Amino acid sequence: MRSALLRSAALGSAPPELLTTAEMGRADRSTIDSGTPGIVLMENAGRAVAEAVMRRHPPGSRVVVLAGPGNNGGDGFVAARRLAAVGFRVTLLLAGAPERLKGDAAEAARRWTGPTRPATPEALAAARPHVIVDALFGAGLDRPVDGLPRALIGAVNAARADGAAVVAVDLPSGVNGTTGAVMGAAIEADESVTFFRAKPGHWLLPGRLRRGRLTIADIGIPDAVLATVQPRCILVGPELVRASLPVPSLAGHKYDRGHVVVVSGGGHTTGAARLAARAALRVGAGLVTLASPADAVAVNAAANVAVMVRQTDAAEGLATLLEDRRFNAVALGPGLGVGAATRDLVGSALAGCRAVVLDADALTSFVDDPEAFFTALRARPPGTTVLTPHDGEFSRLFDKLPEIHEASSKLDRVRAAARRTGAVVLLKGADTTIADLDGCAAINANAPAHLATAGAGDVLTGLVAGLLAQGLGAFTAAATAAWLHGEAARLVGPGLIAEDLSEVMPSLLARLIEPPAVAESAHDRVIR
Ligand SMILES: NC(=O)C1=CN([C@@H]2O[C@H](COP(=O)(O)OP(=O)(O)OC[C@H]3O[C@@H](n4cnc5c(N)ncnc54)[C@H](O)[C@@H]3O)[C@@H](O)[C@H]2O)[C@@H](O)CC1
Ligand SMILES: Nc1ncnc2c1ncn2[C@@H]1O[C@H](COP(=O)(O)OP(=O)(O)O)[C@@H](O)[C@H]1O
Ligand SMILES: [K+]
Repeated sequence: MRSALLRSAALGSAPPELLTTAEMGRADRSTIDSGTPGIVLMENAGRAVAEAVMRRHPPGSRVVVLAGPGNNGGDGFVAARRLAAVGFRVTLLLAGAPERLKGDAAEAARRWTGPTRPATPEALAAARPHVIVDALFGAGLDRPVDGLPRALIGAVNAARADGAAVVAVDLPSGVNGTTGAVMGAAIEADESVTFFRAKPGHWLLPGRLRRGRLTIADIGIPDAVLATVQPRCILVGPELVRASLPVPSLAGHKYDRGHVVVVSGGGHTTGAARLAARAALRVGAGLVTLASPADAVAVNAAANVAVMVRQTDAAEGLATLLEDRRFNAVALGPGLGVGAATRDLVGSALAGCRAVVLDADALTSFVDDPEAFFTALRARPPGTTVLTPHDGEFSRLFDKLPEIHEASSKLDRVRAAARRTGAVVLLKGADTTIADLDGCAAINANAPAHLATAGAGDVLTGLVAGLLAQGLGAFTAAATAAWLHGEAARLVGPGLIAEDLSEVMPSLLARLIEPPAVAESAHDRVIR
C-alpha cells in the first residue's frame, strides 16, 4: 500500500518527490554520466534564476549577484551574464579567490566578461541593489557559517530590510537542504529557484520560513533518474490524496466501509473523543462507535446521533467489545487521562491485529516506561499502527533515545521513532512529518496556522482511524488524513474551531472523488 502511494505520487502534476542534497547530487551525476555536460545543467540553472529576476524586475534595475566558491556560485555567474545581456546593471561580488573556482563554476566565471569584485558587506551596501541574487551556498553547505560568509548573510538581510528583493539560487544560503536547519545564519529570500525537485529543507521549518516563494525549474535532468535515485520522501499533495481515497462501491454496504471504535474519556472529558468519532464518520467509515465508560454514556448518547454509543467498562470492557471482529479500527488517547487505566486500555486495543491510532494521553501514559510500550508496538503486524504525537508528546516519549536526541532533522527524528516502534509515526506541526519502519517519509505542509486550535489534533486522530477502517495502510492513511485536515482548515479559514473541520469534509471530498455511478443513475431516471 505504502509503495503504491509512493508510485501514485509520481502521477501528479506538481512533482511530489523531495530530494536530499545527496540524492540531488546523484541525480546530477546520473544525468551527466548519460551525456549531458554539467555546464549545460549550470547554464540552464543560471538562466532559470535570471528569468525569475526578469519576471518581477524591469531591465535597468541594479542587481548584485553574490557568488560563492562552488557550483552555486557558478549558477550566479550565468545569471549575471544573462541579466547584464538584457540591460540589468549587474555587480558581481565573489566570496573567495577567482582562481580557486573549479570545473563548471570556473567555466561559468570565464563566460562572465564583466568585473568580478571581492564580496564584502561594504561592497554590497555600496551597490544599493534593487535585487540580490544569493548564489553563496547551495547544496554544498557542510558546516555552520562563520566569518566573512556570516557577515555577508547579515549584509544581505540588512539590504532586504531596506527594500532589496532577494532571489536565492537553489536554497537561501545558510539553510541546509536536507534538514531545513539554519546553519549558524541564513539569508531570508523572497524567492528560491531550485532545480529538478524541491528538497526537504524547502518544506521543513525553519528552512521553509526563509525561502520565500518556491520555483522548481527544469534544467534538463530527466525524470527517469528517479529510478536510480529512489527518493525516500514525498510532499503530500492532492493527486496523492485523490489516488488514495476509498470510493464506496454501489454494490457495497456500510460494513464494507469499516467500523471504528473511539474510546471516550469519563463524564467530564468526552469532547475530544466525540470530535474524533465524528471525523471518522465524515471521512467515510461505515460505522463509528464511541466506547464509553458508564459515567459518560448519557452525555455521549445525548451529544451524538449517527455515532453510536456503547458502554464499555475499562480495559476489560474494551477487550470484550473488540472480540467482535467487525470493529476493524480503534482510536484512543484524546481525553482519556494519563495513567494506568489508559495504559490498560491501550493494551486491550493493541491485542489482535485490527488497526490502531494512538494519540495524546495514550502516548503520554507511557513516558515512565517507554521500552515496554515500544516492545508492544513492535509486536504488532506491520502497517497497522499509527502514532500521532505533537512536539511535546513526541519529546516526552522519544527524546531520551540517543538516535532521536541526536538526529539532525524532524525527518530523521520521526524516521528513528518509526524504526524503534515499528509504527507509522506522524509528528504534527506546520511541517507535519510522517514515516514508517522502512524510512519512507512524507511531509504535509498545507495546514494554515489557524489550525493550531484546541481539539484539532483529536479530529486528525479520527480522520486517520476512519481511513484505516476503510482499508488504507497506516502510512497512506496518515498522509491522506494530514492533507485532508490541513485542506479542511484552509476551506474554513480564520475563525476555525475544531468542530468545523468535519463539517467541511463533504465539500472537500466532493472535489476529490468522482461519483460516476451517481451521475449514471440520475441519467437513467431522466430517460424513463
Ligand atoms: N552539476 C551540478 O552538480 C549542478 C549543481 N548546481 C548548483 O550547484 C550547487 C551545489 O554546488 P557545490 O556542491 O559546489 O556546493 P556549493 O556551491 O553550495 O558550496 C560548496 C563550497 O562552499 C564551501 N562551504 C560549504 N559550507 C561552507 C561554510 N559554512 N562556510 C564557508 N564555506 C563553505 C565548500 O567548502 C565548497 O567550497 C547547487 O546548490 C546548485 O546551485 C546547478 O548548477 C545544477 C547542476
Ligand atoms: N503553526 C501551525 N501551522 C499549521 N498547523 C499547525 C500549526 N501548529 C499546529 N498545527 C496543527 O494543529 C493541530 C493541533 O493538534 P494538537 O496539538 O494535537 O492539538 P489538540 O490536542 O488541542 O487537538 C495538529 O494537526 C497540528 O499539525
Ligand atoms: K544560495
